[in-house]
Amino acid sequence: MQLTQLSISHFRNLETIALEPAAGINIIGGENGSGKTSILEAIYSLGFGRSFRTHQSRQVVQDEKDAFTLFARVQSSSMDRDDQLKVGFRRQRNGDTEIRINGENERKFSALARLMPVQLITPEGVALVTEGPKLRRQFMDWGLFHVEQSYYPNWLTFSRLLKQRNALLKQRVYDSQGGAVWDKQLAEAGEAVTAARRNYLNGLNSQLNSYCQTFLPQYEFEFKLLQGWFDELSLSAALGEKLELDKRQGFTSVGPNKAEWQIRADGIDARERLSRGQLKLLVAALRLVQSADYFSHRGEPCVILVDDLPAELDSENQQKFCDALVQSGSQVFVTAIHQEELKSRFQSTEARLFHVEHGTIKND
Ligand SMILES: Nc1ncnc2c1ncn2[C@@H]1O[C@H](COP(=O)(O)OP(=O)(O)OP(=O)(O)O)[C@@H](O)[C@H]1O
Repeated sequence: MQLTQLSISHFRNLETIALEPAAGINIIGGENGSGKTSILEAIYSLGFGRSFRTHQSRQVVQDEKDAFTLFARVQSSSMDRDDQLKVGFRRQRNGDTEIRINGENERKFSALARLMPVQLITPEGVALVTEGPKLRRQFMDWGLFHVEQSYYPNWLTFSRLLKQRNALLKQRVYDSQGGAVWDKQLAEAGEAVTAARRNYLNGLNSQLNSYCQTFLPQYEFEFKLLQGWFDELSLSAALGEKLELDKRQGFTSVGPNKAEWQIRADGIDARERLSRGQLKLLVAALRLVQSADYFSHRGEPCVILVDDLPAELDSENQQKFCDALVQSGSQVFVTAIHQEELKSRFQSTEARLFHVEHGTIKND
């Protein structure tokens, strides 16, 4: 998937900009506060329906404006050259959103997300490994949403039944409202979600080591799913075993909702073992591995967004990372204060430069 045209209006400090990105590397340069990251944030929002910096729409809508608008033309390898999808959405300060795909209104964001597989690599992205399990669940769910057709319906069923169960537990009416009747379906959907997650991580495991051979050759990595309940039990049995506890606590304490994964470097939790710069390389490798997996399933690459590439990476690793971006075959958007310096790292590839000044853009 590739963006051939992008228009952004009233998004952060970006008044109205339009750009025609290259199919390969796009370097977005400019001073601090010029609006570079805001461009990445806009592209990310097309793929995720939200910003990666805030959950509050009013922070993203430009000051003194009512709404922002994002629009893109998208080319997919399965389409003719002249045949492009037109996608976009408009969001008001209060969060009200109108989604458009090829001139038609669309109700669900998932329809747009499916057309816009976007990966983000930022210095803060290291939280994927260092922070709580939610981000790691989202990592698996993103990958499966895009590569495994049956996953999303199972995930939706599980999430809906879990919400319902938690409401019954919280209101202390689990028994009187027949909560147990729904547990069977909850367990079935939860087992399906978990089987898909295990399969997915197993598939990524070998690719992870081959990527890490480039970035962190000194370690052997292992990716492990912690499914969210005791491995020896079925989910149904685990729910039964914890039912009294769940009733007392007022929420469900076991299941895929508690799942996460761990990365071990030479048998030790990577968080304990790797330096900050190495963790950053690991997370970049994870994003590239996920992109490569998407490519192998879908026959075309994701869009990759990279904010502040040089931060904390030494010169050799910056070069390795740039080479890996080129090899990914993806359309890449990378921000830099010194864009000529970064351009020299993509020597063998033609990189398109965009220069941002006070929320406006010009092609160099
Ligand atoms: N809702 C808003 N309306 C108008 N301006 C905003 C809004 N939100 C943020 N800004 C401003 O937008 C500017 C652009 O921020 P952005 O993070 O995109 O800059 P950047 O070029 O990536 O900078 P840096 O190199 O420092 O990371 C900032 O000066 C910020 O104060």
